[in-house]
Amino acid sequence: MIRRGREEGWLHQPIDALPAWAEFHGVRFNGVRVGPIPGREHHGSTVIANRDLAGSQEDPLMLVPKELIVSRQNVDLFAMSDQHLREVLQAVGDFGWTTRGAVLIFLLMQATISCPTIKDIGVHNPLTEYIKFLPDELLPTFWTEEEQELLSGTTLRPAVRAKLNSLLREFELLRIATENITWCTEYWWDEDNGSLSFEDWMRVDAMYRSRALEFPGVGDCMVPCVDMANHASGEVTAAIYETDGDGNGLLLLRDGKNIAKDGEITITYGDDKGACENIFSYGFLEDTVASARAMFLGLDIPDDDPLKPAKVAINTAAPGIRLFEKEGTIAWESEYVWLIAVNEEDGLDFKMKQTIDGKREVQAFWKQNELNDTSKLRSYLEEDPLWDVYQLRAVMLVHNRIEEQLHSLGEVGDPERDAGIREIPWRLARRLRTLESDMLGRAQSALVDQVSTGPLIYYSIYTLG
Ligand SMILES: C[S@@+](CC[C@H](N)C(=O)[O-])C[C@H]1O[C@@H](n2cnc3c(N)ncnc32)[C@H](O)[C@@H]1O
Repeated sequence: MIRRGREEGWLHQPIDALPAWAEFHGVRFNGVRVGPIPGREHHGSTVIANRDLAGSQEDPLMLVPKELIVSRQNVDLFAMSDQHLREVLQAVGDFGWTTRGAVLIFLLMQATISCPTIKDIGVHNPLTEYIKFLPDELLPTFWTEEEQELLSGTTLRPAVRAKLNSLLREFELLRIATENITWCTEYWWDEDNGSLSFEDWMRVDAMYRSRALEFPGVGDCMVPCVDMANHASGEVTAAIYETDGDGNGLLLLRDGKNIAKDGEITITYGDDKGACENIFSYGFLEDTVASARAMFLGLDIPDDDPLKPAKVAINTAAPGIRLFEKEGTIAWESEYVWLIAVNEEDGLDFKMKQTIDGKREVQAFWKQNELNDTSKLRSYLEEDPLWDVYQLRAVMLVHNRIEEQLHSLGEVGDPERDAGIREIPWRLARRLRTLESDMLGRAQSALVDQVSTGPLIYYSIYTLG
């Protein structure tokens, strides 16, 4: 439906029409406009200074009335006067109470309202027009199978797979929950004339993922016009966003920042985000990025671990290791690795507990201390006389996992570019491969230093041989 709407024009508005939309709906611009920067059209539209702007003297560059913010609360408000939106939100149950569920369904409803073959469904509102200004982002979920292959060995490959699987699950949930609502049966799911496909769900996900910002007091949301600001990290970031006392969205020039006429007003989408996350959520990498910055390596409990099922049952941690830049070197963190590093003979124990409603539940213990949260395990181990041994085991697990990742990256090497591969996926995949190999190599050296210079050396002689 959405692709058709873009092609046929009923779901597309040129960005030149934005000022009229903004004025009509009470958005105030102060010394800025929205559009592409000549020579940088591939960055899409952005916020541009209409005159010289001086950081400490400017009023807000944009003020967006709170009613226009696409947040969970506002979707609930829209649903009060839109019976069709309400029906879908109620049908999907808990998912409709999450910000993501509510916003994605709201976006889908706006496309449905605009579709000329769908009659008398939903209530037209200012945002029905706004989504027509949003471009299609080439996020990796839209890369072809061949393009995704270029990511083999990078942390983005499993992330894209997992995302596509979770999008499929969500779409299936939406279908099952709404297929018996009369208008949904007819307009969305009918085998011959139904308009909705999985691609629509992918598209509303991409809209939200690439434009959501966390606003103080509102949470994750899309703020029209502010979401036209492109990203720049570090000192280059020109503006910040926040809400005023009434909950309206504001774009403010940073203190002391001067932007010359026709200069770009950027915000940051998060300076700490790694290269993988940037490509995943926004489909680009800043030219200045020189490090993968943060990586998440998934970790499995070995199949020969007799406690594997119990460990899986009680785990509350992210199942992997996070590598990140810290003071010029690479550090790692993982709550999960400690669960793999210890076993029954060390003091890890599991018991079955009967709950009041008659169900059976696994309970974990570390030497008599109940482990109801995996994150506590590390602090128990730190107090243990064998802490250095556990630490060494954990470091070895991390080391081996990094080696495995480097091996998979190396196996693919520098792939050939086939004719069907588009320029953007090709460039991004190559950069990511280089950035992640560099970071893994540096992490490996940091770990070797840790083992060979720290107190771990004594134990390493025994454990590693
Ligand atoms: C929140 S939107 C910003 C507005 C967007 N450019 C538009 O035309 O609507 C985020 C998207 O803008 C683009 N973008 C933002 N910052 C960029 C940058 N520094 N370089 C290239 N593209 C950028 C990416 O496509 C990203 O997914």
